[in-house]
Amino acid sequence: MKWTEVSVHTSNEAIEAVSNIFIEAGSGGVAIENVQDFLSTPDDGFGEIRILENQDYVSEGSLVKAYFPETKNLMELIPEIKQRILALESYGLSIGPNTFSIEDVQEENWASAWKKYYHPQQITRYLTVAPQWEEYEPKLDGEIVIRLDPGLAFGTGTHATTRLSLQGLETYIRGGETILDVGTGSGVLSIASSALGAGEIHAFDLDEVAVRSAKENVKMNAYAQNVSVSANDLLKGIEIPADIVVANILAEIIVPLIPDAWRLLKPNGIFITSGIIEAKKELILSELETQGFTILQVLQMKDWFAIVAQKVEED
Ligand SMILES: C[S@@+](CC[C@H](N)C(=O)[O-])C[C@H]1O[C@@H](n2cnc3c(N)ncnc32)[C@H](O)[C@@H]1O
Repeated sequence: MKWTEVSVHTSNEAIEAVSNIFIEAGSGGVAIENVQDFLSTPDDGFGEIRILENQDYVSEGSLVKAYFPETKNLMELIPEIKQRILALESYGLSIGPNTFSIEDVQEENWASAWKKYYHPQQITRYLTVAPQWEEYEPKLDGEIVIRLDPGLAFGTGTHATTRLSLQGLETYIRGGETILDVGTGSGVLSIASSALGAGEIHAFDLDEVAVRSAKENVKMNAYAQNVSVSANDLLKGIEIPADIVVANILAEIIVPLIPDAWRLLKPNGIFITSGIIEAKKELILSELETQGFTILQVLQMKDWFAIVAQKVEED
């Protein structure tokens, strides 16, 4: 099948927002080339942030490459996409050079090129992620292996924002909890929650590609059959009281999620949010506190932050 690749040179802070715009416009998949990540930590930039061939040199920022089936009428979509990217500046995001290029590609060139950089990795003390297609035996006492084939969904487990979420889950899961995973992507956080002993896990994503990927990945991990996956916009309309809500999503999306997380968390429940850049950290902290949350921890990895907050029970 023929696809059209639309590539935009953007700033690193706008990667996720630009990717979301492409996905909402009907892109079948998004890949990111970030030369800085490639040079410093070749194993660390996957998920939506996938490093492909290092052909196009980008001295600053990243190339976000979106793939559209030839059936899409791109000439109508492009002006709208450009307008939405320009509008990101009004949210305080820099959009870098914002230059576009468009070319035709064959599917096999992009859908699997990233796989050669994805190998088993120990992510936390107990959790290791391993691609479904590679043999791997646990090496440490208590090591749990999460088998994944993210396909076109975000979530190989290796991205800093996912690692921070996994650290949070490993710290707060004691066993038997009900967990809501908002923006599940490949399902990695839900599968990890199951592996760590949670009682029941409900995973949600707005994107049908992610819902399908998460369901496949849950099936692939025999211990994770207490994970249910469904399409949903954040926690709208959900009525499941939870011990932990975890969400690794862009800060702009975390803000409207906060009241629903508060509504659904049981007394003393824990809210783990990740995907936060430094410029948005204070905003999220203040929105959480205004809602009534007590901040327990602020975790950092590279340029990313995660916040752990608690719905402390009043005496
Ligand atoms: C950064 S990925 C995180 C994936 C995975 N949880 C991880 O930690 O690696 C964010 C996910 O949130 C989903 N998402 C974005 N907006 C959403 C919304 N309003 N409701 C539900 N999911 C959403 C995206 O489709 C994407 O799969």
